[in-house]
Amino acid sequence: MAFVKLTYQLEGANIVELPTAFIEKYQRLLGDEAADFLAALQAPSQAGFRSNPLKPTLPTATIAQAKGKIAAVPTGYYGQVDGHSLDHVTGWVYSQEPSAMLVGEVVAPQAGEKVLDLCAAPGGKSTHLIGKMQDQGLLVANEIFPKRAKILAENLERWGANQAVVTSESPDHLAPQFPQFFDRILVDAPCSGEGMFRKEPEGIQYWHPDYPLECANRQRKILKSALQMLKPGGTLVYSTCTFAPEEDEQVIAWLLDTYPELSLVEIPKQAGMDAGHPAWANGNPELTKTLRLFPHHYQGEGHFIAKLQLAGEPQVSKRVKQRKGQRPSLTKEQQQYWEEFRQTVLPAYQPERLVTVGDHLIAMPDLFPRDVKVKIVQGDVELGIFKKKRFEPSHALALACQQARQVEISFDDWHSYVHGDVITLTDPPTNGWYVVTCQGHHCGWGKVTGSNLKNFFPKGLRFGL
Ligand SMILES: C[S@@+](CC[C@H](N)C(=O)[O-])C[C@H]1O[C@@H](n2cnc3c(N)ncnc32)[C@H](O)[C@@H]1O
Repeated sequence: MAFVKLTYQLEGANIVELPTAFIEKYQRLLGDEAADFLAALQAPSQAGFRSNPLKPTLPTATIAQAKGKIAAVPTGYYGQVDGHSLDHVTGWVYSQEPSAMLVGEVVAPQAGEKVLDLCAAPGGKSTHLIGKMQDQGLLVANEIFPKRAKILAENLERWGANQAVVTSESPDHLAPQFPQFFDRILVDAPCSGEGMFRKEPEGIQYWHPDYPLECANRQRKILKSALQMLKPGGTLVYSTCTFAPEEDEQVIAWLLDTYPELSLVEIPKQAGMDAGHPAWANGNPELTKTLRLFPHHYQGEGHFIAKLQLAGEPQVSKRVKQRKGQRPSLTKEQQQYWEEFRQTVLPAYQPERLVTVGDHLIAMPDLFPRDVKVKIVQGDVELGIFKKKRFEPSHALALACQQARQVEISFDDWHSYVHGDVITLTDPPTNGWYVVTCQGHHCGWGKVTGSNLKNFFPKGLRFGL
């Protein structure tokens, strides 16, 4: 089968070619289907977004622009998100390519469980998981690289998650801290990213015939660590955004051979979804329980997903109650400033556990163990900072609280608000802190002084339209 060169234009007008070895490999693996597969890799990429079930209603403005509903994902839509829209800036939507959304559906976490997203940045799957958990229980979202962990924390902050803790550790450092701890673990592994070629053609430049095997070695190491943290009876979901069998079926075949206590759970297939190919690994027929998404069959970029269960009785997560008489680690003064603020501005808000890191007040989910030594990335769990004789709330708190004292501004005033301007109120309430809302979206904090609404939208997030 002969092909004309498959080329992609990079930013700056550079052209990159799909390597001949890549084309020949998939001609060999896919036979007659290869032409359709390679043609799909030349078609435009598929954009999608998910709505945030933690918000009070649907993001109707973004949904109005959608190109359709994604059948297998209750919160999923085809279409682009405007990064400067009210829905996006306030965390009512998350932009995610459609096949990546299947991963959260396969993990299927339940409210109250302990869940680990081990390779979590920038947070597409983490935001999906905490939404499915209805923000109850514990999600540990871990990312090895600190800079990417910060982006992950910002995305979970925008999502309004209360029960997610962002950590930045390598899997082998994390493992001894959480022995047999989690009900569910997701390993959305770093991979050769062949499924991202048409969306991000820059990745093509890193591909060489041995690259998938190099990635597979790293994936096996990560999985070994992940398994140390899984409870008996717990489930592990492994996913990649690559088509390479070395990183997909072959990694799962290795897992099943190495850990006889693991078994595959069938992933139901809907129209356009393929089963994994046993012949691309060791012939184990169980591999058909895994899921493959190819861009010539399913409207998305491509993914591989496997779900495994560890033998043993499933254990119910225990809620760790604060011991009687145990005090949160706040000084009497800090406790007073926080309580004054909470009772005046958001009396319905009751975080599970309060701790301080320096002057910062952090809300910790009860289920997060007290004695672990891991790097926690502030963001989604930060309530605010103690300043001289007062408490100043964080942006994360405005997005995470459901009910608060609020001041509603117009859409035009929202444009001024995200620009950092002081807003003049025509009918100002009494002086003090308010969550600024626009069309019911929590946008951030404002402090009313007379008829002025002082702007506390974070400087780093400000933009002009
Ligand atoms: C496929 S991406 C994760 C995407 C993310 N789950 C999402 O949905 O937004 C894989 C992540 O693994 C991280 N990573 C790279 N090397 C790693 C390693 N050795 N151990 C753990 N994670 C690693 C990368 O930085 C990257 O953020």
